[in-house]
Amino acid sequence: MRTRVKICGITRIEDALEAIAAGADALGFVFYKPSPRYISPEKAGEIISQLPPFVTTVALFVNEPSDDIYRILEVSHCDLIQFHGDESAEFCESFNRPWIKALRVKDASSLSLQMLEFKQARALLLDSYRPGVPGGTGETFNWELIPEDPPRPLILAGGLTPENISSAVQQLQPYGVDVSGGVEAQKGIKDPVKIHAFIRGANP
Ligand SMILES: O=C(O)c1ccccc1N[C@@H]1O[C@H](COP(=O)(O)O)[C@@H](O)[C@H]1O
Repeated sequence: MRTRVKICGITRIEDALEAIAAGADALGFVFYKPSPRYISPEKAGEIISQLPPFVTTVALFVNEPSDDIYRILEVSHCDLIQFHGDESAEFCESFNRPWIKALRVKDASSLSLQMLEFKQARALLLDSYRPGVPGGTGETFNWELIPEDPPRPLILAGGLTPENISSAVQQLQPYGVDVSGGVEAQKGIKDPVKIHAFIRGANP
């Protein structure tokens, strides 16, 4: 099966259109103000209104209050939610929208427990753990900690680049992959050459 690709941290229409032209399945918008890739819901909505159909748009939140999540979804019109903080399964399920949950991988036993907690997620996104940083670290984690039989489809993230993506998908065969820093020219600005190389590498 083809590996689905999400390009995260979109802040400009030209980057969104380049990712789609290269074959991206999903685009991520970071609604977490401390991130250098933060985008306002209004600007995300403006970008999303110009996109062709059949591309999934993903709203990324980190411990955002529910009232703000409702408002941001209404303004931006994102299709799917990515919870990237310490949200509970009950909280994630309460928005009546499809959602994925990011799990930051520390060790095998805590990962297995977390996986069982989020059974209603459409997919589980595995990211690197760095204390005090919720995501977008640009660091890989120990892929040997990933269990062979996960309860939900897996999206691999954390430090993926055009250089390591082929070996990652060949080794792990995830449902999907997610990248932010690995396809940037600078924080929040994507590099078209890296985007194309990454997407080619995801389905060698
Ligand atoms: O991109 C960010 O700035 C970000 C901030 C807070 C939480 C998550 C964030 N990004 C997500 O982190 C992973 C890995 O990113 P990278 O490829 O290592 O840069 C990915 O899922 C991003 O969507």
